[in-house]
Amino acid sequence: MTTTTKGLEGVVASQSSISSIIDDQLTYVGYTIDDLTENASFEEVVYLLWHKKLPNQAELDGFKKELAENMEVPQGIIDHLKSYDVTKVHPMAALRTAVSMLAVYDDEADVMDPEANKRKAIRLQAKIGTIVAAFARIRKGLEPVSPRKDLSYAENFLYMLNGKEPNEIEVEAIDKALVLHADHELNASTFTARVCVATLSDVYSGITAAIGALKGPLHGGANENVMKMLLEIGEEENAIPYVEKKLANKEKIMGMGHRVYRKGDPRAKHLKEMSRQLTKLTGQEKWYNMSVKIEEYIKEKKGLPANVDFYSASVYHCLGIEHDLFTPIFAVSRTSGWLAHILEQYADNRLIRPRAEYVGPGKREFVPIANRD
Ligand SMILES: CC(=O)SCCNC(=O)CCNC(=O)[C@H](O)C(C)(C)COP(=O)(O)OP(=O)(O)OC[C@H]1O[C@@H](n2cnc3c(N)ncnc32)[C@H](O)[C@@H]1OP(=O)(O)O
Ligand SMILES: O=C([O-])CC(=O)C(=O)O
Repeated sequence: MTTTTKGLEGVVASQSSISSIIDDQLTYVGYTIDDLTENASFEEVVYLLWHKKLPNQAELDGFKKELAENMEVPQGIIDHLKSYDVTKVHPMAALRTAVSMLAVYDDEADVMDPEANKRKAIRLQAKIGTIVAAFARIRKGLEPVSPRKDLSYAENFLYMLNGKEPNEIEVEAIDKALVLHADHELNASTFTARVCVATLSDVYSGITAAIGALKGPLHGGANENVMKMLLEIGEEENAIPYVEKKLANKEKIMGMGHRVYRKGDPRAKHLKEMSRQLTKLTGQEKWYNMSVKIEEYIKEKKGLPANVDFYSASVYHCLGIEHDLFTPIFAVSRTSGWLAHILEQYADNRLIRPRAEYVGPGKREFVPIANRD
């Protein structure tokens, strides 16, 4: 058998025409992340990922209308979220369960034709933000807020989360963050989604599996841990001694390093600038200053760049978002990429089933239980 590559590093496991990372440049269907972040809304980007073209105005209006009409979440799911001991449940666990439950309320859940799968993609993308916002309110003892048909995806999310219309700065920040997190080639959660649906399992199973993979701290879960680290550091002057100690203990610095990027993650600079502006605006410059110190130190000592999770932490913190909602917000955005990959996988499917190199004991004689040590 051929040699194994730990963590599949460098292995090209699939073809895709959704996003690409070449020479540390990220593009969605050919458009650079820089262009899209500066110029496109999240809805335009979702349309791009699913249709492989940017929408014209009529197409965008129609797409936004479809999303807005599908945002309500079945009452049974809201009631289920209300039944938890919310002090013990992480929002990613609640989200994973609620997305799995959506299948139970969808008559087309197991219908495998391409048009039905596109309809499910719309329904899922529309509802995922509503679920995150609903759980955030329920655990505070508040009633969920119904989505509004006249608001954009980012506006609606913040409106449902906070129960009041967001201001322009908040909307712009969340919309950009959603654009930046939407897709990223064959990252761990997207690969998980593709492996799942390549068995011809349903869209809901694929997204549920992907949420599970995103939750881990080596992947999407890093953003919550970055904020935890910044809070532990507390003040700017503690930043370097803190990371020195972590490195001496062979611990990882959350939000730093990447499997693919060597020089830098092209999304990080946008989040860094957003963090600079938002921390200044809210009088919380210390989080930005501390982050810059850590970034520069890790770059110099370990040659590792900041990834997308590093500056998103201080951005969301300045928007007043609870820290354990950072990864669910990542999931809300990445659902668009997962769905694009799921549809691409169905369109030209083959079961994904690699091999393992066996390194266990050689052939052994069976010993009856009475004779075992
Ligand atoms: C959206 C995303 O998923 S972006 C990634 C989010 N995850 C994080 O921020 C968690 C922190 N980062 C990491 O754990 C890693 O850099 C990963 C998981 C992103 C990439 O992992 P891999 O490509 O497998 O790199 P691996 O973990 O093998 O690290 C290679 C070397 O760099 C070191 N290293 C990598 N990341 C870090 C880090 N964040 N802090 C300190 N050292 C690190 C490792 O200790 C290892 O050193 P060694 O060769 O001396 O043993
Ligand atoms: O690509 C990866 O390995 C992780 C990542 O940055 C992402 O999923 O956005």
